[in-house]
Amino acid sequence: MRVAEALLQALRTYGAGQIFGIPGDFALPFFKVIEESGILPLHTLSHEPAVGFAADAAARFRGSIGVAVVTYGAGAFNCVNAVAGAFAEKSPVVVISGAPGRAESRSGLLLHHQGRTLDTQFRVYQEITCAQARLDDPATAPAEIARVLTAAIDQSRPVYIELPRDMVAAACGPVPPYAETPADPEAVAACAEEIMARLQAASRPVVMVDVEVRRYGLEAKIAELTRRLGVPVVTTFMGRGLLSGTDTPLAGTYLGVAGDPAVTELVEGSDGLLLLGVILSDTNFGVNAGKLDLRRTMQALDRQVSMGFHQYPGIPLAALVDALLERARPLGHAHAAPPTSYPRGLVADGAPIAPDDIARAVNDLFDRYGPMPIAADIGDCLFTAMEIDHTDLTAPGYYAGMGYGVPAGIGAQLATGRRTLILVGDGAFQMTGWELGNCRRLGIDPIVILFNNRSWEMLRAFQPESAFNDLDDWRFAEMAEPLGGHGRRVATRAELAAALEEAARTRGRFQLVEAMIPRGVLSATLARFVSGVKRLHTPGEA
Ligand SMILES: Cc1ncc(Cc2csc(CCOP(=O)(O)OP(=O)(O)O)c2C)c(N)n1
Ligand SMILES: [Mg+2]
Repeated sequence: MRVAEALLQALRTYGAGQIFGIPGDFALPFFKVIEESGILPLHTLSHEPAVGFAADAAARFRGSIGVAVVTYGAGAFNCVNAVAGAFAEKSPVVVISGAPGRAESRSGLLLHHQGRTLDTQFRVYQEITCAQARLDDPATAPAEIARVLTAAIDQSRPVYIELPRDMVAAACGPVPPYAETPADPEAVAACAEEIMARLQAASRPVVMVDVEVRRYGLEAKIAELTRRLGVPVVTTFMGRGLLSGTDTPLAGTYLGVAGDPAVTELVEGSDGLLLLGVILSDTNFGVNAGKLDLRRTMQALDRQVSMGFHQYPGIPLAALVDALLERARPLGHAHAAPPTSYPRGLVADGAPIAPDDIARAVNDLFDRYGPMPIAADIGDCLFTAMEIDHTDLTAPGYYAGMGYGVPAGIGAQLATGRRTLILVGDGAFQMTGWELGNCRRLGIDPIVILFNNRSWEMLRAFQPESAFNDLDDWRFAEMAEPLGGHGRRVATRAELAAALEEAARTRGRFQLVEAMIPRGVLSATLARFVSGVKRLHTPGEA
């Protein structure tokens, strides 16, 4: 077997479903094997940030590794921001970069695409991945591939593999299969016993879930666990969309002062808060009203559990959840909060469109056609999504990098086969929206709602005096046809409802609904978030 085939076979057996990529001369031999072997389907896009975002979304929606293959230097450095976001949000993207072969590396010449030294790229990726390998020896390549792919799965973080172009056809053995890193059963049992004791002693226990729950495929088990315990469940901002496929009565999403007061009170009033797979980020907790003492919570993240002032290392979340399920009994005094209901029944009249009208229109659409998976960019479109019914959602809720939405929606539909709804602002669309031009060739037809307020509105909300937040009106809908899709520009709620209905009924081409929103008009959630941040971060105000 050649190194390239061994790598591709391993990617598939370790869980990858497809490859996203853009070739270059250092990667052409590997792309040739990808295409001719057919071991994994190859989807090329137009700019490497999108390759990274699409692989990230595929990983999140499939609950497994996503794969981005790029050329050395110009391609791999283009992908850095997407991989940094995947590292921050614990998305297991496998980045594979072509690289110079041994002879050319020793030519004494500076090679094209070489940033500084031939090791610069490897060192950059060491900062934003949890494991790395350079496959420059066929004898060690299988073990190195197994080591790195195992790290991606166990740590749910991106990894980096550098494949010199003269190694693609080198003969090597098969890659060893995935072997789970064992946990100490006694440590897991002791940890679960202590958590159960704390939950039983609490008068108001609550469970909060976030990204690791999806990354390790634990949603169904956690739904069962919380049902057995009879405790209310909330998601974090980043964890929005989790458990949507289960019948767990979610109490809602915790957004501190920016969210539903009943959910905020439930969380901040809890004396037994269990955080499962929760990233302690400012976007998840930055706007808490100051009553939440994270030191008093029980936190299971990154294969360790922290409670009070002590920790249990080496506790995989999956093992902990199984141990808790074995011990779960109804807690009795816990009170389950009523599930949140979301706004519906858009008044389809001549009024201008506000972001919350879009949430209402989407909820109405889901009632008629069933829920769709959502890929959202950062911007008010993501805050608006907090008012959309629970459904599978991927968004850069913590890393907050723009440009994610459209490529992620493309990756999501290719990874799941389900038509995806993409929510994106005009600023973010200017960055990567053009990837829609690949939909026809890729055979997908997402529905895109473009929040066009001709503005970097989130920035204006914090700094209204700055004119640089004004953007021009690019008339995006008119560009849809040449890109292979269908576009409609809408300015009233009636036009919005009609355009979404037409988009839902039209298959085979992407549908771009350009919703014109007056500058300065925010979703209620973003407005609360901005006022909350301002209040909490203004000296003397908190
Ligand atoms: C890659 C990157 N560069 C800059 C920024 C900083 C930023 C955060 S929000 C924002 C404005 C987004 O404008 P858009 O029109 O998309 O959405 P909306 O606010 O609803 O009008 C910017 C520029 C981030 N987060 N990522
Ligand atoms: Mg905007």
